[in-house]
Amino acid sequence: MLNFSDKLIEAIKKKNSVLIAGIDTTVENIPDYFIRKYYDDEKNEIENLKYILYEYNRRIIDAIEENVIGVKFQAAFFEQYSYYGIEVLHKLIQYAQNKKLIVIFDGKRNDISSSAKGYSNAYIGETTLFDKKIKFFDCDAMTVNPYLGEDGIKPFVEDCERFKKGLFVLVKTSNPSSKDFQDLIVDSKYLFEKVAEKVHEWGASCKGKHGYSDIGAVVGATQPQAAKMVRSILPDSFLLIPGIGVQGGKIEDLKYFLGKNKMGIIVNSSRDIIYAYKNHIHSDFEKSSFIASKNLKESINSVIN
Ligand SMILES: O=c1ccn([C@@H]2O[C@H](COP(=O)(O)O)[C@@H](O)[C@H]2O)c(=O)[nH]1
Repeated sequence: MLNFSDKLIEAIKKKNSVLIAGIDTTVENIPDYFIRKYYDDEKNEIENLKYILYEYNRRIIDAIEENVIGVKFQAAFFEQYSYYGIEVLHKLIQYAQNKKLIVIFDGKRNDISSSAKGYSNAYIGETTLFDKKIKFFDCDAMTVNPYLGEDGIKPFVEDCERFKKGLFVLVKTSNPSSKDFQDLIVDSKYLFEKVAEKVHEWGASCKGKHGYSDIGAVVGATQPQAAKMVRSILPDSFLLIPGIGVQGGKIEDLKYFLGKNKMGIIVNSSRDIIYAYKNHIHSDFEKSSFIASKNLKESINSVIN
């Protein structure tokens, strides 16, 4: 079985893309014509939610699959619909896996080690159920929050080693308030640099054949200066980069995020892809998302290749 970092590198080479589509759909942003077509008055709201949320995202995945290496599912957008949303998430994860797309669960999880282990079991590891071990979500990678420190991260790292999975630790996030804590000075360094140093340490034991670690970092596209600093600490970790487009991150700045051999980045775009129809690219939402993802892939490639 391939390490996560090798799986990423092979997918990037095969598709000539570093693009990840963020599946962050809310029902109120699904085009009216789609809702009108599929809303069934004979069924209740929950049944309609489950069908429409699944079907819209499934079609987006079909439309964009040739332009992206994977999909990132943001937990919040499914959890807001309670367990009905989680059921849709589970089905969509399986759908993306069947298409051989890389699946990232973006839940930014963490807790004390016993609870962190539960999260890890669910999304990248396995859960013991009576005399069986079950891989419930079996994603390729997940995002974690480092705030609880090393013992809260270790259960995830151990599962990455055991199951060849990947982790993206929040290092410097894309939002304006990321400076509130991440830019605090600790021992003459930014706190985010200290976190990056830890990511380097945690990732040393899980490297793939290309020399990249399976333990990566989230660095927002809005943070090119921080990216340069993170890169000097983490030359051979993958960076998951959200924040291009709507949040103001610039594609031209992605060159500052590149690692060894001009590799080591994956770039997420959510709203610009899933709601591309709003930009009137095409009257059909699937074609709009296809065109938006193709354009994004090509613009990113023109900067990083
Ligand atoms: O620093 C971070 C970490 C995670 N995110 C997530 O990425 C997407 C971005 O969505 P866009 O619509 O492309 O802005 C979203 O799921 C965030 O929760 C982030 O933006 N920044």
